[in-house]
Amino acid sequence: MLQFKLVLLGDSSVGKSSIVHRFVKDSFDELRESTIGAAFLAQTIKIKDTETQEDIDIKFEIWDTAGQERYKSLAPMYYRNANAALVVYDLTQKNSLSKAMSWVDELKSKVGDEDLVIYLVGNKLDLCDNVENRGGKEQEEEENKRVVTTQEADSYAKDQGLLFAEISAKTGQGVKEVFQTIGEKLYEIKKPELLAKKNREYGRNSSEAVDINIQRPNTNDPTSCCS
Ligand SMILES: Nc1nc2c(ncn2[C@@H]2O[C@H](COP(=O)(O)OP(=O)(O)OP(=O)(O)O)[C@@H](O)[C@H]2O)c(=O)[nH]1
Repeated sequence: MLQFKLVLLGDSSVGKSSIVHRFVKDSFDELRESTIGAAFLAQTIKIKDTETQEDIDIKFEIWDTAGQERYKSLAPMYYRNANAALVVYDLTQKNSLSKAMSWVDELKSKVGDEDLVIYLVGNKLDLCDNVENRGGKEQEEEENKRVVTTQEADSYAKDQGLLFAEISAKTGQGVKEVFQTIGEKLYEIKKPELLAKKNREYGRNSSEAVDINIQRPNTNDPTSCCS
């Protein structure tokens, strides 16, 4: 089992806790209370090694931080040593994207982007113009609350080298896929290190085996095969 530390960052009310609860408990609460400090949850998923088709268990240790400004100074405690960060904004709140961008800047300057997988996530897709969750066109025009375009966030993410997705914690659309992609990405990054470790262990074990063979020949021992 591989373990990875994951942190969620983003403005208050963008839906960080709702995303985590959808992922871990497959539930949604319209009246979720704002997080105080931070919350911790864990969840294990399976991914496949694309070469060997072997199932790999990945355990995520998830730190859901509080988005309210008064808790901002606590964030470094949670993103330090993180393997991945979900930087969340609300597709219906323009300011939340600027806030997400400033989290990305902070992560890049404090953690370094080669050590961290950063996923930019636009939440509340159910309130937007995605046809999958819509009935007729009239309803779509009436209820579309989107203020951040896909193109705007996507080109920012590409520019910054971030993964990017639009999801809904309410309907669950895209949520599992985000965590699955993070798991696959982290495994891909970790795999050379795991292989090197395996090889080192194999080398150690095989040299022990060689040592034993070298000591074994004993000309006085009639059971010795190799004298
Ligand atoms: N329509 C809709 N509402 C959502 C979605 N995700 C979250 N919400 C609602 O948005 C509000 C805030 O959600 P939270 O998950 O508490 O947001 P948060 O980012 O954890 O907020 P803080 O704890 O203050 O940082 C709640 O009323 C949720 O029910 C979504 O995908 N669609």
